[in-house]
Amino acid sequence: MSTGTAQEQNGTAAGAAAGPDVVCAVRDLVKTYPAVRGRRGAPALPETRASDGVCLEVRRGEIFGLLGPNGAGKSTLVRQLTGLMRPDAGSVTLLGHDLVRHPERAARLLAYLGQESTALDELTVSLAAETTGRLRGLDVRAARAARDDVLEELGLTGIAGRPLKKLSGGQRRLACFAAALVGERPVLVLDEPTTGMDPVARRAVWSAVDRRRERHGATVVLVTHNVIEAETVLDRVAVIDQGRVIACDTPAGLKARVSGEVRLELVWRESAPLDVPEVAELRGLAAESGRRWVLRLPAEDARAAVAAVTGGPAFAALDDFTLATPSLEDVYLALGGKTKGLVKS
Ligand SMILES: Nc1ncnc2c1ncn2[C@@H]1O[C@H](COP(=O)(O)OP(=O)(O)OP(=O)(O)O)[C@@H](O)[C@H]1O
Repeated sequence: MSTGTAQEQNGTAAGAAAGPDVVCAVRDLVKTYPAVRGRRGAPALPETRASDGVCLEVRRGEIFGLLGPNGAGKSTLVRQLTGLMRPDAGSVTLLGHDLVRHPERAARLLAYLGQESTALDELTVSLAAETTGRLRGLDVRAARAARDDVLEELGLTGIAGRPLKKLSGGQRRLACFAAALVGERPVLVLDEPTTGMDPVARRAVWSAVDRRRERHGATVVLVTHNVIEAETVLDRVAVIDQGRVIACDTPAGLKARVSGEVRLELVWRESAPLDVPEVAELRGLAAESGRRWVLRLPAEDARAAVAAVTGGPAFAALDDFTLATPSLEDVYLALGGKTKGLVKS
């Protein structure tokens, strides 16, 4: 399947000036981690180009996603977007500021929720939120007022006095998210914010994000490898694979690229009955994972395949089957995504 031109893939015209509604413009970003040597000089980790010519434009007020499997280069990219890591080459412009030359300006412009919370772990939920507000220039009264509002909004008041290190993974994540919201910033950069959260906490996160978009026109950059979350909350999404942006569009626009296809999943009781000719024929089209086969087929072929496996001798070997319209995972695979590992829950 065609992946379009390089400019289309990046969702921007390379080299063009950023438009007035562009909050963050990334041009030709490159970052290579050097090889790491193990014992006796043997290479433990090869050299890795984690950002490989990334171009992006994030517009005012949108939730812009970076979607890709583990190791695709999402965190490396956001660390450069937030001034925490210097790129080897390329530019990052945030609200008109050159963050490669002036990384120290990032703290005034954005709130960053990274994957680790170690810096806050010793503090109580309350103090983590208040301290973040103070570090962002609020006086004591304003920081405490903002802290109380955010903890109430996210349902954390009841555990405000507990240290982060004594909370569950999901509670800790929510507390770190709360702290990131104190002392409003126009841009929120959230690296997998809902990891480990139950559905109630997830909803609280997305409601809080929506409120800030409505009230202040906040812009959100969200890292995720969860395709369901991506389809539900994102306005636009850059699909990242091996340090490159392989597509950038709305979730619906991306899914339209594979709209002629249907996803057929077959789960066999023990193993596939390869002595049935129709099953043997399907095998060449299937991505196999244990007893589970996944096939992306034109709708007509999918119907024929279902008829073949449910109507004949293969049926006795079949444990379950599902037919579904394509998800962003199918888009990722159709675009040539190499690594498995996107999550669907
Ligand atoms: N400090 C480092 N030194 C060497 N290689 C690194 C380092 N950090 C990341 N990498 C490598 O760079 C690549 C991109 O990693 P990165 O953490 O940016 O991916 P990711 O998409 O954020 O993954 P995840 O979803 O697991 O967080 C991976 O191959 C990773 O092993």
